[in-house]
Amino acid sequence: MVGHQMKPMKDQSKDLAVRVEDVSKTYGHIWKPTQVLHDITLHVPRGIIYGLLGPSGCGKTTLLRCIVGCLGINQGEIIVFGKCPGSRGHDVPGRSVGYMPQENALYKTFSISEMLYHFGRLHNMSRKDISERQQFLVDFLHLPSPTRKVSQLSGGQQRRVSLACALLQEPKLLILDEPTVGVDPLLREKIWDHLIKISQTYKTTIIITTHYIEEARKADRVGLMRSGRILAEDEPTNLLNKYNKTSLENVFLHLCYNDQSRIAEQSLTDSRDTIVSFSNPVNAITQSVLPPNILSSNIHQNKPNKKNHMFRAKQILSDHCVFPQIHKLFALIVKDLTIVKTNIGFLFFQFLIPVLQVSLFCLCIGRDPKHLSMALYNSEAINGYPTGNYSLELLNNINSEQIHFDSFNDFDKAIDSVQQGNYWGVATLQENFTQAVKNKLFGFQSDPATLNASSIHLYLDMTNQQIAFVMQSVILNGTELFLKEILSTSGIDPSIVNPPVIIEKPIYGDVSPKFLNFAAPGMMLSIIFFLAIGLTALMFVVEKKEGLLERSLIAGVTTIEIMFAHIIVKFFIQCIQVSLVMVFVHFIFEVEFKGSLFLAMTLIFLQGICGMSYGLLISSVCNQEIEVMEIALGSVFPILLSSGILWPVEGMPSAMHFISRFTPLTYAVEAIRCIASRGWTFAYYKVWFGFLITGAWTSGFFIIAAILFALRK
Ligand SMILES: Nc1ncnc2c1ncn2[C@@H]1O[C@H](COP(=O)(O)OP(=O)(O)OP(=O)(O)O)[C@@H](O)[C@H]1O
Repeated sequence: MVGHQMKPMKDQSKDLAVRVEDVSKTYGHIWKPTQVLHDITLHVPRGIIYGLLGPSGCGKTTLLRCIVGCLGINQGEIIVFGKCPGSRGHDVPGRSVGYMPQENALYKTFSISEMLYHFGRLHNMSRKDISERQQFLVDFLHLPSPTRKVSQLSGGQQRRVSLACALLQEPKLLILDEPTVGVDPLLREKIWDHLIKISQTYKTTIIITTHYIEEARKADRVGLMRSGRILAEDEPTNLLNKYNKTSLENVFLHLCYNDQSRIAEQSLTDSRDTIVSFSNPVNAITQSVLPPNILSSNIHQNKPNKKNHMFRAKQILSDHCVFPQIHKLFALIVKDLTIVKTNIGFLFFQFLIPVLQVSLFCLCIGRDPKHLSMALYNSEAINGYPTGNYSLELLNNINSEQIHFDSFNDFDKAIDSVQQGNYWGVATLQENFTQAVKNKLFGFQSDPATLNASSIHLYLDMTNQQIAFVMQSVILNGTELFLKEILSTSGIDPSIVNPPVIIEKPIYGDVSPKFLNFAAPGMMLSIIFFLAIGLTALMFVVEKKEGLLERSLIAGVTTIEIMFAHIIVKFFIQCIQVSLVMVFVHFIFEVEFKGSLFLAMTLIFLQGICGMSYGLLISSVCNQEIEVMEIALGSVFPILLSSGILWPVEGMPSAMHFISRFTPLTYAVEAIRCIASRGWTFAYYKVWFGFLITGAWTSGFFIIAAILFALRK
């Protein structure tokens, strides 16, 4: 391999901007790896233009992303300006590197100026410096007015804005992935002239990939890549002379032919070796079954690579133990606010959605069913009240707003109408109802016939538990009132019909508790929690997909800084959301809050932060919006149902009751209920424990997400 032949002496390596030694990179899982880079070795001296050439899919972008510290490597070593990229205190990733990815990686709703200011602030440039550089770059790259939105630019113009972002801070190392695609030939010429000028004047090191092999003649050095390997690395003229060709295109073709023959020869030798090594079955199976790329990756994985593992572990630690830097936080906050500003409609939507959800919940859930239709077969009325009209008195005591009776003269027809689904049940009263009631109450008769005739008989459709329960309790209440009325008109103390239970003034709550008071506080928590998940996870995944997250990370931002900025911006949005939700639930729908509103709102707010951390965790494992949606939506019902928001956890089977403790909402729901209905404060265990568990879930999600972000590099 060329790189090996050119291994620099120790003193030379100080002059190298980038040193890549025996680097291998594998994508995919450990059980299904795909090796993309094979023992790559390349050396880029300071202040030169290095052209990395090769066909699509040969691994150029992967190599560049490894050099800027955005991707971890499986084997070998990468040194940029004397240090491993990503090591503590190093400016790569950071201000020292300007990276232009293959995709444009621009915020589409931003103007050119907003885009440049964002990167300028990330690199801690002063407003004046950014303005001056903007002026120069707009002229130099023939950009339209800086106030133009990125979304209104052509593809070529967007690429030039992307190049301007990479050039902005005048970095020591410029890494440009196909910067001249779709650029006018004259401008391409001008860009190359500028690159040559900055490499010579400011000793800027430039690594550039391009599809136009011939334009790489202007590079000081080129590396020709194929299938994840470097075929040759030298100055363009040396390569032309060495292979006696007139163009780099032909040199590359020649090297590809040689490489092809070498691979064919290699596989022939391998198959001979397979026959020879039949005496060693393990070796034979390993070499013949596994494809060459996996084989070679396994070989590398078997090599001891302690240094690399140690470095990765250190890198993860150093990345996430760094205190957020103010200028980066500021840049990210301004960026997030600009996104909000450019999409004001969406901001209103964010305020409207929780209000709408909570209002619908309060309107639709927890109220008693009304206007229930029942059939009535009142034999006493049909027969002209032969014994009086107690039946009429009884019916008058049944709440007519809740139950509406339709009279039937035929019992069978009444039953049939229930069977047809027209009524929720039939109430029947016998012909001698009044007399039987009198005999029971005043004659103290308790024979079965008297008891039967003095009762209202109900034949109910019990398929709807809530409606059946309401019908029974309304009729029971009406009957009790009716009896008390008769007794008091006869001078008897009506309390004689009370059951022998006296419910004293409740210690907490009301004599007739409302379901809404039980469910609404938990619902407020869950609405804010789930909204935060969706918005955070989607934002991160969209940024990841469009290359914006990677670009920010290469500009030296850490995931912690991105998350902090997100939380700070969302803090204000969430404060408004929580306040609106509280106004609607407490003041408009009159859900009871006996304790501190501030404490309840703080807990809801913290649940929002917990939702954001969970969203961050989802985005650390997802690459597509659809995956986010599936996980976020898939989490809603399990969390909602198992956390006791809609039904007490005490009603669950014991195994489920145990599992329910492990949702991020369960203890918080318990705590907010204690605040709302019992008026408890932090002095009570259940309240502070709810806050504590919310904090623990938030930190847990956050830490796991940060580790996954780092590991998935
Ligand atoms: N995240 C990934 N997971 C799995 N495979 C990947 C991933 N990214 C790239 N690859 C694969 O790695 C190989 C090298 O891709 P890479 O983007 O580095 O090539 P490239 O030389 O830059 O190509 P192009 O010029 O078309 O961008 C390709 O086969 C690609 O399919």
